[in-house]
Amino acid sequence: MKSQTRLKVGIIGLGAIGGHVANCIEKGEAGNAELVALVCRNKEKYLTINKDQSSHFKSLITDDIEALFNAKPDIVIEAAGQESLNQYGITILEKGIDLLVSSIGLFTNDDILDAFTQTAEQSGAQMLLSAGALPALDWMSASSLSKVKKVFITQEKPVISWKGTHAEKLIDLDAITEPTCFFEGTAREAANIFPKSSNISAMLALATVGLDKTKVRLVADPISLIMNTLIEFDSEVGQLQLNCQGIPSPENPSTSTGVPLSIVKSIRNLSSPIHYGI
Ligand SMILES: NC(=O)C1=CN([C@@H]2O[C@H](COP(=O)(O)OP(=O)(O)OC[C@H]3O[C@@H](n4cnc5c(N)ncnc54)[C@H](OP(=O)(O)O)[C@@H]3O)[C@@H](O)[C@H]2O)C=CC1
Ligand SMILES: O=C([O-])CC(=O)C(=O)O
Repeated sequence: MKSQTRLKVGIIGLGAIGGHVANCIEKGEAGNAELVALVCRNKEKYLTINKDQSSHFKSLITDDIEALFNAKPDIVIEAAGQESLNQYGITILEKGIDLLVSSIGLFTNDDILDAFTQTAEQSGAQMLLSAGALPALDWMSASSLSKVKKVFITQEKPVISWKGTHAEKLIDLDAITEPTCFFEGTAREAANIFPKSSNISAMLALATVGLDKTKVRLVADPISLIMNTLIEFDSEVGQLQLNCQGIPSPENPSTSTGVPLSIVKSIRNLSSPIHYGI
């Protein structure tokens, strides 16, 4: 679409990511964009959470996906998890609506990725896979056009971030006294086994050497409250080692606070005459 037109945005999922993005758009912090529908599962719950928002904002909250389609968004932001992405994604694309995806881990299933891609090709809609909490993706994806020798990501999160995940079956999270690695494998495995916690490993893989060649370590830290993301990338055109120290979201300790801001940046770019660092 033309950047000068006001971008109509629908959001599915109003938790740590979707709620924050909605708030930024409503406050005019996301460029030339407006909210047209906010889809949740339990309308009363989200009307209560958003009781101090404007009556216009509250009027957009719905538990009916048809209300989102009736509002004719230019783009839908998925911020509700792999299951709802699987449930609604194809329909959104079939309708020619662009889809900005948070739950990248769904695409560890090649058949699902193919089906989404084919649908987008046929309708002309775009699938926009969010960088989310993943730093330096622009440089690494460009460098992957050369020969890549190594892509390795370590996600170290506080113990609380791993509660309620498969990590509980692998280690006793309450018993560890030092940072402990409980998973080593490929990005395909990590983002599949940890659907709410390792989407960035799938994002890194899909943008570089693929889901089976990208190596992942997951670590629980009983002391630090920081989300440490360590990346080692080695290619023909250069090397990168980085350590990004993110802050966990107060609403959801398994998500970094930077994730909604990454989406706000995307919405700004999509509705602006100038993109910084495309
Ligand atoms: N790419 C990245 O860097 C990251 C991606 N993610 C992905 O984003 C997703 C959302 O993260 P986050 O916001 O932190 O999670 P939250 O749990 O804070 O929020 C998820 C929201 O989605 C809602 N929801 C779930 N299913 C549906 C549905 N079928 N229809 C409408 N709403 C639904 C939940 O509602 P309810 O209150 O009813 O449960 C909740 O409000 C994660 O599941 C993960 O897949 C997360 C972190 C980083
Ligand atoms: O927010 C983060 O730090 C990363 C995350 O949860 C994910 O990749 O799913």
